[in-house]
Amino acid sequence: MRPFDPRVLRAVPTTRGPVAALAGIGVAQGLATIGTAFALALLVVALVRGQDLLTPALWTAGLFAARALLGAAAERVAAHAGTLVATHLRERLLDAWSHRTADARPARGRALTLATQGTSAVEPYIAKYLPALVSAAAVPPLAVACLLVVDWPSALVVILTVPLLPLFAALIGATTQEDTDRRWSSLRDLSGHFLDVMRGLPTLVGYGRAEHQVEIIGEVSQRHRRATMRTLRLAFLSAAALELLATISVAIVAVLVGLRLTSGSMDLLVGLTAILIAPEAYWPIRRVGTEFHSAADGAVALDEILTELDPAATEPVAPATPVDHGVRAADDQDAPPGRAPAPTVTVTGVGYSYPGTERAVLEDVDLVAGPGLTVITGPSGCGKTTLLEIIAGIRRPDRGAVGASQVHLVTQRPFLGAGTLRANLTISGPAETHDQWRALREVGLDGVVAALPHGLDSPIGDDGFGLSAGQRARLVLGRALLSPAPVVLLDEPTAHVDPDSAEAVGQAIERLARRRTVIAVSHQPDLVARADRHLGLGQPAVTR
Ligand SMILES: Nc1ncnc2c1ncn2[C@@H]1O[C@H](COP(=O)(O)OP(=O)(O)OP(=O)(O)O)[C@@H](O)[C@H]1O
Repeated sequence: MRPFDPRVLRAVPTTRGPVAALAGIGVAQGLATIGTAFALALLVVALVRGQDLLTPALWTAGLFAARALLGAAAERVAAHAGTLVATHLRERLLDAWSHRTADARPARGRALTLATQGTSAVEPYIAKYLPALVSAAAVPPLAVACLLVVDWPSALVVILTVPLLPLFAALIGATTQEDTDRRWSSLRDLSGHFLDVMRGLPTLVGYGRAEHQVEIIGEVSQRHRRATMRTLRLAFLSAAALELLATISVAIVAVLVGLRLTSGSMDLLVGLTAILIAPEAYWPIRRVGTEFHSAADGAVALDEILTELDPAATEPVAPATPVDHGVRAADDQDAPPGRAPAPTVTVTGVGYSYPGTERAVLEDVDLVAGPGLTVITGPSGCGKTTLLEIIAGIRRPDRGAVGASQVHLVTQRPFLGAGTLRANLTISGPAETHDQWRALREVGLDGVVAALPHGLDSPIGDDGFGLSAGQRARLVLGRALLSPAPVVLLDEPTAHVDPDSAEAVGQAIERLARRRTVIAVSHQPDLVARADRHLGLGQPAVTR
């Protein structure tokens, strides 16, 4: 782990202001602390010698107040900077992943950990560790410079002993690195596993295997707990070691000052000032050691996040033939009468294997689809979903070329978030209320929604909770109608719906296909019967 990763300032430029402010406050705090040492020494000497107390007392009180104000300002700026960086990194990650093909994205568990705990773990790194680092860089040199002026033998002791602290901290840090990496990877395992279990919970309950998962999650959690305890033990031990070293060093300064005071070779004011300034050379470095452990996770996470955001490291390799996913003007839907509209999707000689696998899922696939309904059929696992994802630009083919206009993909598990029906309908962009009702009418859902007390503003739960499978299928079709994309890809649009709903969904798809290029993957003979074109994967395309 590097003490400071400057990439964060480049990746999140908004951090520069708060970090510069923190550096400024850190230096001001150092100056105020050293000033307090002088003022306190003057106050004590004035008290001992029966001199005027007012001026040194006012200076002491003023400097303490300034330190308190600077401390509060540092806390506020640090908290603001931490939240700012975590939010920006989260946004940048999601933005980067949304512009990448599925093959170039990290595994789901890793993505989840990075975007949630990872970005949150960066907060203490920015809010606590960085300010400590700035103080450690600024205050000890200031303290040593003052000591050199006030009492050079004390300065010599500090100069000889202070380097031991960062040396010890670095040695302990090197041991912690492996533990932190282990802890971070156990957290990633835990998140990924928990996500998989949550997604598969209905199936696990159905097969009576949910209880078994409790044991597995318990075991993974225990692994994470043990790794956390090991890190905590190291953190306490290293804090104690640094504390001991600093205390012994300050004690040496105090003993030397005490000896000179008793022999009368030193003035009380000089001796007191030296004793009060000496600890200021050690505590900022001790604080770095303490904050290092709470920020270690953040530093590992930051490293992974910044590597993930580095375009040079993660840019997917360009395919042999570029894929065109640009929108063509009006998509030939305004072609002059009598002239057949040009195809809006062309797939030529496409081949694809999943990364890390030998088997070609798709080999030499051709498809030409224009406005109307094209249905793709084929046995399970023959690559229908993969082909839709390639047309949608989510995956890049290894061979061949794809030409497709802007597409709207409805996956087998379309996203329906907790919120209103309106919010779910207009997810691809704002739409007038009358257009939303028209879309609902076309998919045969207007009656159901009109009967709800809040109409379009009725709430639904996560994953469309509160709607039947058929209603969910029709709602996502309504959403496709409202999208401006001229090509709509539907993956098993009638799966999990009863025959009546399948009929309604089939009619809605037929209406949609009158104005768009619709490519649907389906096993339903009813939908195949409605198709203008049919592609049996592995068989030649048939045009009716
Ligand atoms: N992420 C992945 N990594 C590796 N192999 C995968 C991945 N996703 C799918 N596959 C494999 O690719 C093949 C094609 O999968 P795909 O989902 O495209 O099939 P499909 O024809 O849509 O199947 P179904 O009709 O059952 O939905 C399958 O053998 C599948 O196991």
